[in-house]
Amino acid sequence: MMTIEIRTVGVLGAGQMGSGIAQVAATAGYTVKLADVDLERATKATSKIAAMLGKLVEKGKLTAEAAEATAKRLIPVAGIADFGDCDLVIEAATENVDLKLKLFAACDAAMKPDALLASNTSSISVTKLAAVTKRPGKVLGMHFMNPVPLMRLVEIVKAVQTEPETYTTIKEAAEKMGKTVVTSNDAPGFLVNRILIPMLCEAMFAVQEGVGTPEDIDTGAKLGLNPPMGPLELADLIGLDTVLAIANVLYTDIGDTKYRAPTLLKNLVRAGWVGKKGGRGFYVYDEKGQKVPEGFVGTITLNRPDKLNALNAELVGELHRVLAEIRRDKDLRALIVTGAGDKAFAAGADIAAMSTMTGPEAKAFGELGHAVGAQMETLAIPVIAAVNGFALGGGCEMALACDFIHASTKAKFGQPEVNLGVIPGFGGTNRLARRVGIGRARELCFTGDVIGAEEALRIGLVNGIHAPEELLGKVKEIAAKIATKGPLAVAQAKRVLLRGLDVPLPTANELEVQAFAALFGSEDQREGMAAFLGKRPANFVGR
Ligand SMILES: CCCCCCCC/C=C\C/C=C/C(=O)SCCNC(=O)CCNC(=O)[C@H](O)C(C)(C)COP(=O)(O)OP(=O)(O)OC[C@H]1O[C@@H](n2cnc3c(N)ncnc32)[C@H](O)[C@@H]1OP(=O)(O)O
Repeated sequence: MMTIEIRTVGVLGAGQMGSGIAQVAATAGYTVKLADVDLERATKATSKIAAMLGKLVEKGKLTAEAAEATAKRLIPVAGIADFGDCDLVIEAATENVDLKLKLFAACDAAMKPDALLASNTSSISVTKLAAVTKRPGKVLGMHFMNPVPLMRLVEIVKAVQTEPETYTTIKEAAEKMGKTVVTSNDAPGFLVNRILIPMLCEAMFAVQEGVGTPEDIDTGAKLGLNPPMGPLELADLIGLDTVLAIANVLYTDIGDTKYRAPTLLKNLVRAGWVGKKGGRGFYVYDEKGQKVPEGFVGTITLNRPDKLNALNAELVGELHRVLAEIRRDKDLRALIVTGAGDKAFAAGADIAAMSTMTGPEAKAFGELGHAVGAQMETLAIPVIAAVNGFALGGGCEMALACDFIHASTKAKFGQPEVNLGVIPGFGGTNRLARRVGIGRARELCFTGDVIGAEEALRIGLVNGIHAPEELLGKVKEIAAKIATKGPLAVAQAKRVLLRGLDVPLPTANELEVQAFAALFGSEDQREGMAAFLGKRPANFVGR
């Protein structure tokens, strides 16, 4: 029997797997036609692949010429009807048997008679897929691993009907794409998922039965067994809906209860918590897919909106108590301070309360304010001010005691105490000078001028400004990002940056080198560096 020479490859499905397959096929020199539900999605995916190739050029892993030539070989197409001249079509649609059967029949009708048809299915019977086509001998499974450009394996699955020439041609094509091939007969889960899915489910049963936390299970597996990621992290990456679908295939087709899916997995999928792609599974993920340690970001809201969150002794005393509690909380990794309502962060110390104060009372009030500022500055975790409106007088000073400030576009800052015949009493003079420079601090303190967000950004008082409705979300994103870093390292960076401000540079540098050295030998230092070298995200524990 004649074997076809593969020159043009069609890829059906421009999601993560399909895009990865298209990338490796084009890199191997094949002309690739990429299709999805419409041309727009296919075009978007091709641009993404081109961007990915650009990154490889930046990293020196691909020459600019090779990247350009590869990108040129990638052609987005409107749909299956464009696969007429393809020598091989690889279907990489959602893992749904009815959908794949429909797509297989449609591909079969559109393709030339001698072309080969493969499915990237991870669990569905390839024999069943082959049976809906008029070319069953030219069908097989070509199961790539995720992420396709990085993972070396392709599992080739022989359907009962697959002809030997089909197998040989596809094996050669996979090898040309830089992959190592293992061969499986068509049995539930094939080779890889037959082993993997029960292992992932076992980790989930352990969570379900309260044997250990997801973090401990993943850390135990990683450090004890040496895979690059823990089973629950991996399940989140694969997609819990996919894991459940494969577990169900194994259970139904093999009929052994050892393959049943844990109730916990079913419930997470029912809740829509399908893992990384959905933002939540066993872990929580931010928009960039970075793991966000849950419960690690705290928020303090100054809650006296009818008085624009003006700071009276009661509110400042409460702050002092809450910050002392936060200091004892070993789980928190970042803290956000913001104001209730849409008008103010804090419009200053409470003028009504201050109006009758004697000198000693004002001193005690100022000292309480300074104690709160010192608490915020010396917390081991970063404190971020989300300034949503007026931050005047004591309000501006409170924001300055935070590690940095982000503000809404309608925020207003100022030290207007001179209008009241007093001066800032909670660090407004000195912290402001350190933040924006002595000249600007003098002008603000002497004139009592109130400045808008743009000006605050220009002079470096705030790090970023955002639309009012986006402010808190943006600040939470920043806090969540910090929460994924090594907590010991962040704490040392905060300490050194603060202390270094008040000592000569050589002493500051000495502080830095001591802190740098002190981090070596910590679990986090070992984990961070091992994660980099292992090309995986780090999982820091703060020890
Ligand atoms: C961890 C921090 C601890 C800090 C502890 C501080 C101790 C340090 C001691 C001293 C240093 C600090 C000194 C100061 O902060 S002095 C105060 C500086 N601030 C101001 O001067 C601003 C005063 N407010 C205004 O100018 C305006 O309210 C405005 C421009 C901000 C907004 O104007 P508008 O939109 O017209 O709103 P209202 O004026 O109607 O305000 C609504 C409501 O809120 C009351 N209010 C506003 N600010 C204060 C305030 N600072 N103290 C008390 N009450 C305030 C205002 O009176 C209104 O109340 P209502 O009439 O009963 O409705």
